[in-house]
Amino acid sequence: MNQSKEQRILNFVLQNAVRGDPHSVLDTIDKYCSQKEWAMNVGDEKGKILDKTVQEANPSVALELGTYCGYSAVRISRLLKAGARLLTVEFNPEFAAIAKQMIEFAGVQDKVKLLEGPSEEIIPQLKKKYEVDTLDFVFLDHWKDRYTPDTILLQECNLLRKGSVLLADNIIFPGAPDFLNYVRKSPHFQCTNYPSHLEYMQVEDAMEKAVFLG
Ligand SMILES: CNc1ncnc2c1ncn2[C@@H]1O[C@H](/C=C/CNC(=O)c2cc(-c3ccc(F)cc3)cc(O)c2O)[C@@H](O)[C@H]1O
Ligand SMILES: [Mg+2]
Repeated sequence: MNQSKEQRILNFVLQNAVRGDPHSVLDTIDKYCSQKEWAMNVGDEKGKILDKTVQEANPSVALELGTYCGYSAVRISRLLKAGARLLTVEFNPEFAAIAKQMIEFAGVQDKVKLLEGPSEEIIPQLKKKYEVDTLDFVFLDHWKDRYTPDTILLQECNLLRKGSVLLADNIIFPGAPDFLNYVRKSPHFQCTNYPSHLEYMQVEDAMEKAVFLG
């Protein structure tokens, strides 16, 4: 049975990156995906916007929807202060297994908890099962048509507090038009757009930050 692209990305990291060095893991994934096989990691250009937003928010508890290979889980968790944690949600078992190995190789496993399952099932469990009070930061990078329902679900589950920061990938490409509409029209969010480019391509893309106003 031949390997998946995601397995090839992980193998390239295991063979070429420095164990315990998150930066080298990110660089190695970016090198592979820009030179060998494109993959839907947030990438370095949008990754720098993610970095700044995380540093500004300085979250104690962060949530990521759509782990995929773990690139942004490594990217986010490398910036977290001592004692802070990232919960990352992934429902594809093959991707979850790849991401788990990627996170461990990068040495950030103590800061990251990978929750395997669909976001719509996991979000309602965050308070009781995962001892979350409220979320300081949420990175949305899963199916684009799920950004809005999951944002509504986060509010319904009382997981957002005044100042909680949502950051959404792919606002232009593939696009998340209903999410953009929803947060920009809502009186409960203060929105900021960050123009950028699609990972590893010269195609326009953007990220949207939506700060919950309570
Ligand atoms: C719905 N609830 C869910 N709960 C848990 N995990 C979920 C999930 N939905 C999706 N996932 C997982 O998130 C990941 C999905 C991400 C979807 N992302 C995209 O489609 C995407 C797609 C592109 C893209 C861009 C250009 C192009 F030509 C083709 C694709 C670029 C991106 O940056 C993207 O993020 C997978 O690992 C999937 O298994
Ligand atoms: Mg994306």
